[in-house]
Amino acid sequence: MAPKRPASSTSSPSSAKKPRASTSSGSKNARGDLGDKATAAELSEGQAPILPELLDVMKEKQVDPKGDVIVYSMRMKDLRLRDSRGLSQASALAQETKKHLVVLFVIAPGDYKAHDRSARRIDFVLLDQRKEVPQRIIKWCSTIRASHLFGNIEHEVDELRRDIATVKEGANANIDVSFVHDLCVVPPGTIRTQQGKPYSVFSPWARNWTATVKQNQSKYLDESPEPAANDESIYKHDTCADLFKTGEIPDYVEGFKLDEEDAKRMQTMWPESEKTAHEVLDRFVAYKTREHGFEFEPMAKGSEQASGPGAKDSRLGQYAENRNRPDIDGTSRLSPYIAAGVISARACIRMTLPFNKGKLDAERGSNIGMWVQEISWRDFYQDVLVAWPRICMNQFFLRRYEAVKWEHDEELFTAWKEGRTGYPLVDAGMRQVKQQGYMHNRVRMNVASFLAKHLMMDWRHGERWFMQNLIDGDFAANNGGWGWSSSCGTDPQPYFRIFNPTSQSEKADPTGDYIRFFVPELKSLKGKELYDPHGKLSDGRFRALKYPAPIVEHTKARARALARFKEPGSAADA
Ligand SMILES: Cc1cc2nc3c(=O)[nH]c(=O)nc-3n(C[C@H](O)[C@H](O)[C@H](O)COP(=O)(O)OP(=O)(O)OC[C@H]3O[C@@H](n4cnc5c(N)ncnc54)[C@H](O)[C@@H]3O)c2cc1C
Repeated sequence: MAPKRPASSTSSPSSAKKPRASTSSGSKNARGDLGDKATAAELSEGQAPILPELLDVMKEKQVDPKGDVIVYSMRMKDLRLRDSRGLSQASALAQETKKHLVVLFVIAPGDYKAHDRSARRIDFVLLDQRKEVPQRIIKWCSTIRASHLFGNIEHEVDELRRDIATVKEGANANIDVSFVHDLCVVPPGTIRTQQGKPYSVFSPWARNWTATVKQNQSKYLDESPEPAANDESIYKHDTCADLFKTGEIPDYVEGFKLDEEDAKRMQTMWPESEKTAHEVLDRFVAYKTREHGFEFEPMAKGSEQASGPGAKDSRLGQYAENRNRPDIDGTSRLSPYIAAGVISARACIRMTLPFNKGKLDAERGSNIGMWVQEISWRDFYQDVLVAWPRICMNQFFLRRYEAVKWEHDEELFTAWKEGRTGYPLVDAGMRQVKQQGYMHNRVRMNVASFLAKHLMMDWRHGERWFMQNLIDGDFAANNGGWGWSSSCGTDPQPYFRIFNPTSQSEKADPTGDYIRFFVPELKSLKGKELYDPHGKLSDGRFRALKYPAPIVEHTKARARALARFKEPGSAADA
């Protein structure tokens, strides 16, 4: 899951008895393998973190800015006006110095391509354009006579390098460039072990994160003031006035146009705007769970008000019980809004404070605490990305599994992508992502595990497919989720725990509504027949469904995965 663990799986055989030290030197366990521990070499390998370099360049820059405009650079991850640290600082300075505030949004198709990892080999032309971004931004800032440029920090390697270059370019042009922490509740790099090292295991990290936020709740959770409006004189300002005449927003970015039907479906399913994001949050907090939640867009009518916000009969009040059930709307469905920064993670956590006398509850024992902890997973994966930038470069976190013998069969991969594997839960999930750009967390874990362990396909193919199809695609969360499910990432599911897609469907979708909705071929089936149609139906009845037979047999696939993961790089071919 990425990391949402059902109560029963929090203590895996290896984690229950002994703590999983993050500094293991690579000693073998009773099975004769390294289990899920990262070795000292895996923890120390790779490039040094780049974020400190950005922070240093900002500290060392020398500028005496003369311009009379402040620019705020809004990124793909912070599309909002409320509660943005960078925008707030930019606005405060504009008010204090009586300058105008202008928001800049750069459309950079090259960046988007690189992000969804569909273009590992970006052609030289695109690369050149990407490299030019800092110069072009600063040139534009000079044209409008900016004194300062603000933005929120993004943690991917290319983005950090871009921002380092922008600070330097800015200094050359006498523009003061500042990027500030905003994306996470606690800035990456803050939560460190007593030895000052990053954590690669979630539980101790989460304890430290909770204590850190509790110690200084106001610093981490308070809302940033909203930006103030410019005064009327901006319409007459010699460099800013023209901005109001030319501001046409394109309908789509070249190379990323959705077909009409898909665009319409996405707009209905996930209405945009900050107001909507806050309403989705309110509904999660103050409304009851609907049955068949998967077929409703988050804002659809049909849910009843709970007895009060955060009450026991609200979705939030039942989160711990319902969060692993894709057949009901037990989770918030806020991920598209959080991933695009339409609402801040801080705001989501802040909303829970009144239900715990104004204090943070991040304990797994309560519904609210469990939800807050899920949000903290997002911080964890950003922290991991900052500490080990190599994961951004297409590398495994657990390097030893790069040597696993992976298969690549285009036909099987296509069956997985199209939801034709013959395993109903996997197929329902893959069809959900095609239709809705979203998939329930438990199902994400299952389809990811199926690709990596049942099909033995390099998980990075699935990671890329997710980024190309998810509306909430976020590099760190997605990479973390794939790392967990494939057993190749930070704090992963131990490789020897392999989901059985049939028993998983029974647990995750006890009503069968989720499968029947997304796999209509099976809509007449109930009980065991629904979860295992090939195994439980007669040949004739199965053929009549026109549903595929399983593309791999579970027991054999499981044995093959165990053999290959146990001795990565060996000729094991069970
Ligand atoms: C293979 C795989 C890929 C994933 N890819 C993404 C992705 O690209 N983008 C993404 O936002 N999440 C991803 N997740 C995490 C998780 O599945 C989604 O965040 C969740 O399903 C969103 O639904 P929700 O908003 O109803 O979640 P809720 O349960 O209501 O959680 C609230 C918020 O907490 C955050 N969150 C919850 N769980 C996680 C997690 N495990 N890791 C990081 N953040 C989390 C999300 O922002 C989410 O919106 C992935 C998980 C897996 C297993």
